[in-house]
Amino acid sequence: MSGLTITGLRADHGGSQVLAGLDLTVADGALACVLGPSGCGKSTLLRVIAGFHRPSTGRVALRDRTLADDRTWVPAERRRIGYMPQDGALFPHLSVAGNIGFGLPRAGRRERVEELLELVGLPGLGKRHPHQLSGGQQQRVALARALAPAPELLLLDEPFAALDAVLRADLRAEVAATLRAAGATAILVTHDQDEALSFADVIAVVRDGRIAQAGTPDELYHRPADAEVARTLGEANIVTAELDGDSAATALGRLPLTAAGAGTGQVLLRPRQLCLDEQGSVRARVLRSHFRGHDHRVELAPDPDHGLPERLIAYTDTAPPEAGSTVRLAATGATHPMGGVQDRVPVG
Ligand SMILES: Nc1ncnc2c1ncn2[C@@H]1O[C@H](COP(=O)(O)OP(=O)(O)OP(=O)(O)O)[C@@H](O)[C@H]1O
Repeated sequence: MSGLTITGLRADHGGSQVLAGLDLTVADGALACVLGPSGCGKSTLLRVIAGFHRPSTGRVALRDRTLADDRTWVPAERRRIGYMPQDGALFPHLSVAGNIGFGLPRAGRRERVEELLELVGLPGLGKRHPHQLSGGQQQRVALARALAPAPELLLLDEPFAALDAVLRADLRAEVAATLRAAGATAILVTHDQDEALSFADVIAVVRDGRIAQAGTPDELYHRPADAEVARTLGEANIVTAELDGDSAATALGRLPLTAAGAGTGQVLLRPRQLCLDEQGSVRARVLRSHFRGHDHRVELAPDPDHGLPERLIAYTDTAPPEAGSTVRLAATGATHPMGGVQDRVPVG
């Protein structure tokens, strides 16, 4: 069943168009991530869904209810949509329980608050005030408050942006588990690709006010529609290849294709697919590398006669030779043909 359906959505701010005919479907119970560069319209999209910003045209429907179209505008408070802003925005003068129970009917309120404190992993902290909690705990209270009225859809606008990397990863995993336990449909806005890849059932990449591609994290990472989507999800080497049905001949070797292709085209090689190999067909100079704990990120300049990009990125398990050394490179795994290539370097 379709939880949220958006069709032909256009929205503007002060006369300039931000959303330009956007279509998006999020299945009931799914966790979706909206990903895109700063200013592409992610928050505007959430605000339209929440009912805080009126679109110029298009339709927004939640299950079988139309929330907005040319004739309909359901006000925010009647949408049954929860909204969790970046900073959590807790009421400082209310206790944790007061924050979570705010606006709930008196009957059953205390039980519901207890249930939510349990769900977000803060049992027994109902009497504290927000200033007596850590940043991560405050975000969990904000999540409990957003879930309290059992919304049909929960919108999270960069809810982890203010937290440090470790806390962020932990809380992201907890929130995903909490949302699944609550059976909630949720949309998370982020410009953090790791967040999108680890959190989402479905990722929608926004570009020029529309969805450039939507799909599972695996689809978008390994089978992006074009070079720009590929780069939105992580570092990418885009190389020229001769496509021959189910395989591609590249300067780095012949590789199986994830989708059939023919003629001269461009294919995707993620940095983990490049390896330093004495038998490799490409000579390259190490430009620089750095150790990242789990691997080394290596920038390489291949010999110009291979027709490869000026710079390739490889992630290797073993340390590469020092900058300036010459190595040989090979590629492994399957490669994906890039359709309708518009190889723009992402902004921001
Ligand atoms: N209230 C407003 N008035 C005028 N212009 C606005 C307003 N809010 C947003 N904009 C503009 O609309 C565009 C989209 O903004 P939006 O906040 O939706 O982008 P975003 O993708 O969420 O960005 P970020 O990742 O930086 O939060 C931007 O160009 C922004 O300057």
